[in-house]
Amino acid sequence: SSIFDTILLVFIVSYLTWHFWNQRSAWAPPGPRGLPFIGAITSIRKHPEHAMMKWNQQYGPVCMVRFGFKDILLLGSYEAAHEALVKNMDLADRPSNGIAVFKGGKGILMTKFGSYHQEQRRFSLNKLREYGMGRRALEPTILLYSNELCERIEKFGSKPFYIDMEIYKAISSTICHIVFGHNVIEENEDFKEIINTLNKKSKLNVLSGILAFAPFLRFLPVFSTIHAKSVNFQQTLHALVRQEISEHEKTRDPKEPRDYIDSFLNEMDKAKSTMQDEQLVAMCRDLFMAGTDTTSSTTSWIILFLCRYPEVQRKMQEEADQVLGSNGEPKMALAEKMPYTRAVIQEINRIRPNVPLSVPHYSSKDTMVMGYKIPKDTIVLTNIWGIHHDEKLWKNPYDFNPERHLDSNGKFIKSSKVIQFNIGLRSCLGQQLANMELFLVTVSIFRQFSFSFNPGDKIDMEGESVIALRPYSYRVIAEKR
Ligand code: HEM
Repeated sequence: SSIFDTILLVFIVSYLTWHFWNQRSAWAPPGPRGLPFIGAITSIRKHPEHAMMKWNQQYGPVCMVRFGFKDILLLGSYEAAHEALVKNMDLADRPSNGIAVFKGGKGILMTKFGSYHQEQRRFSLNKLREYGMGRRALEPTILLYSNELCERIEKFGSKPFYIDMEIYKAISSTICHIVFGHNVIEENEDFKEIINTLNKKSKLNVLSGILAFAPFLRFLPVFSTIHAKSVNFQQTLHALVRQEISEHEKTRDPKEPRDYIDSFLNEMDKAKSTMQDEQLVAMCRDLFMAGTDTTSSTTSWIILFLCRYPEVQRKMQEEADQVLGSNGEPKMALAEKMPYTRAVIQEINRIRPNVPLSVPHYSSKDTMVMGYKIPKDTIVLTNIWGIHHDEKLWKNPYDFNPERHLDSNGKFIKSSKVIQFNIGLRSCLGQQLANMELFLVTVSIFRQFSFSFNPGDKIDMEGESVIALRPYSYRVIAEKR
């Protein structure tokens, strides 16, 4: 009978655990709970955004998934994202320690929402504008680095080469130019190493992606190693940034700020309370990190898809030839005349959004979204991937079809439903810069070269999902036009 008692006890305990695990209040959003203690985490494989989209399809656009001991809110339709992020201020916060590289509370990307964040955001946006975004003064800098990129591409002749590293260099050089005033990537071996680390594809990447939106998992064995590596990376990057700042302090003229760091130091002279040393280090880190992988990966996606769809590539090149002539330089002012190119870029942003689950948000108080109660301290993910593949918004969403963004007269239709930068108070700070880079780099390289895959190479069109969704390294052959 003692065996019988034990079996009965195990049964009762399991039942009660299961019962309490699955309890939720009447107003809570529906969603999968998964297994006791670990939640639905085992459903996450190579592409978290695919699993999340399925949940949104099954449970609805406002869906609560349990991960470990915590619930994560998934916003799976444009309406849900709009209501939660544009109309509601209570979900503009960030979870603490979400991504270890950004830990410490300073900077902008992962800072708590409030007056501090808004002051930093306003200042950075102004400075980015001053160094180019709004006034187009950045155009020559982007073109400088895309011309260098073209020179490097030309050197490969007709040999196949991995293009992603070349793109990475060109894009990171631009953001470095704005922040540090010069191209630290080429001039400093340690910075070069940082770029190599960031661009490296590794099997642990998927796990580090999971850690980003479920930070509490960092206490588990494998995750704790990844977390520690990430903290180390932060320390290395901070040390390099500090070196740059101290060089600026020695050489600057307050009347002639040369770059973002000089402007920030000027602001510190005015003794503004939030403009402090450590904040400057963290801001440089955030701008560098946020401005590198995102835009490089999107550019790599453009090249990958245009190799797969050569007829789209040809059409885009014809448009560039027509508008620029045989040797004119690309200019933002010409974008209006290049609807097909803009449609291609918008379609890539739709079909391969670079941050498919956005950067996690956090509820700062109890709030409501579409009639559901969202408790304080809930992690919130915007399912950008799901919205971009929503059949209610897009016909055949898995088809690559730039023409869907053109009207019957061939005019470009800017879509408010392509939200690769997310929407609302925390939406991407660098979107104007990113849009300029994508347009100018794309036009520069495709005007000069036709790209194709290396014959016989196996090509993966799905890529890997870290926090960013990026293509695996692939080889191309660039034929000078
Ligand atoms: C194609 C390129 C890019 C994509 C797809 C992208 C996407 C995103 C996304 C999805 C977010 C999170 C928004 C949210 O949480 O609601 C974000 C935030 C941010 N991005 Fe970008 N980004 C890109 C390029 C850049 C560039 C070039 C910069 C550099 C200046 C940058 C700087 C930032 C910053 C500072 C934030 C944090 C904003 C905040 O928390 O207030 N991004 N980006």
